Amino acid sequence: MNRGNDDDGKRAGDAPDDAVEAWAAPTVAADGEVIAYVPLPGSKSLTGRELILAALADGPGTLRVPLYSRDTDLMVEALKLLGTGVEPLPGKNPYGPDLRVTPAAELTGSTSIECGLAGTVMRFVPAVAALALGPVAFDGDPYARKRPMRPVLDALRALGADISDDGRGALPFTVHGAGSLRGGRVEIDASLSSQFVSALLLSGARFTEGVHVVHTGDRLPSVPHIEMTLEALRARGVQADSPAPGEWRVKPGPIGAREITIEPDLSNAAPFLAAALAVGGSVTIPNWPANTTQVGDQLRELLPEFGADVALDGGTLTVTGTGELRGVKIHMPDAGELSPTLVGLAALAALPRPDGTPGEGSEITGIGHTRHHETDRIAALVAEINALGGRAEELPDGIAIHPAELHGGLWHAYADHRIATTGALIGLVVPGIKIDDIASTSKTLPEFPKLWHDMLSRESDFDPVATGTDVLAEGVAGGAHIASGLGRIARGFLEGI
Ligand SMILES: O=C(O)C1=C[C@@H](OP(=O)(O)O)[C@@H](O)[C@H](O)C1
Ligand SMILES: C=C(OP(=O)(O)O)C(=O)O
Repeated sequence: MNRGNDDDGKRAGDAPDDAVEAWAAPTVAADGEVIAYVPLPGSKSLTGRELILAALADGPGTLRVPLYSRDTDLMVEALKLLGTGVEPLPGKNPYGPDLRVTPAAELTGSTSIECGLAGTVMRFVPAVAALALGPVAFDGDPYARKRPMRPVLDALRALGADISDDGRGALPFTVHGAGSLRGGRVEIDASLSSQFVSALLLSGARFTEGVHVVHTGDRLPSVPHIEMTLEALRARGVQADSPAPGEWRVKPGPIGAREITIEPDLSNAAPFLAAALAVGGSVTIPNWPANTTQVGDQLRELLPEFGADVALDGGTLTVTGTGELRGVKIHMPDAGELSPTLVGLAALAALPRPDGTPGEGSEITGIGHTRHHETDRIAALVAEINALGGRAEELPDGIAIHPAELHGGLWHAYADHRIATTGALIGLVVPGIKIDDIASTSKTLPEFPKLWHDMLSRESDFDPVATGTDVLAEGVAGGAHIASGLGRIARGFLEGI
């Protein structure tokens, strides 16, 4: 099996295992628990969309509490290279400044865009480049060249774009922007990624005829992310709808300039909330939106399957667990992004109980498309769990986990932030796990190692009253502002820090 990210089967950027400076995952002792308050930075998916819409808008706009991460930095850089102004605003956000985005009078090409490993950059920006004048070359990390692009490139061609590539239907390619794009009706097979559809919709209002996208495949993953795209467009006054399942329309017209506050990243909440289940105790996340299109909101239904108690009270989400996990049978095509964390919980549910009785098996299915994420997530998770002594099995569209004991060892991240955080989650319970590339979490949450340690730290410097007052004084509703007081109330006996 190919467990790596490079052509030769080695992991991207990998060195021999013994030469890697690995991150020792902290472990909580069997009689310990976690009690923590974890304010999280903004959503990757919302920040990426709002940057694009702000760049295509009819005037300057503002993004409050945007995410700062590798993916969103690459998005900012891409849009700047096309002529967009993106400037930091003064303020006191803990994770980085608000942004003022000034659309280009005319988008300009004759540039090269670096996509890293970001699906949102490689799928969403080519349509923007088609509206620019001049060639725009796209490339990315070695593994990014394996992520599917053909459906979106062919759809853009059908809508009038001139795109040259080497015939593989992947990075690298060049969009020869003509300053405008005809648009109209287009058929696309988006069974490998919802991002193909979002890519066409996000820029669609700026196509001369708008866009009418018809999905032709037999399945469609990550549907809530398409709903997020439609909502973001409608919030800017664009007429965007879904006239039938698998069909979406965006009318041509102006994209309104707005001041948008980015919600915290609810998918990045997953490993933190899961920690309460893994070791017992409770984890609280502030600024949980009452209404959201983020798929991470499904954690409120998914975590109770493993035995969690979940309470959403006045915008604060608390997950409480006992440390004893149930096995699950979950089919989750909408929320593949959450599946690595849930597979990690399933591996913990499969551990023998303290009284020596076997743990419970699990099946997580509907996630075949995650083979096309930052790595083949099904292959990677199965390989890493089995390397620790587990009994995980690849299914055509998911993973089965059978009862087994786990031992410590080196956990490979495959340059995938969510595989890295899954290793950290398992490491809370299984001593001696090291993650080879914890820096891969910078893709969407550069603060992960610090927030993880803070979650487990004994002291508390969180003063909710003072922090809340700061937020109100700044007049900011929601977002990660409240993170100025990192809550760290942990009981129990921490090992490995
Ligand atoms: O549009 C987006 O922001 C995303 C869509 C989903 O992609 P897929 O449809 O490829 O799963 C999701 O998994 C990814 O993390 C972000
Ligand atoms: C699939 C993911 O990322 P991308 O946007 O690169 O597809 C993810 O963050 O889980």
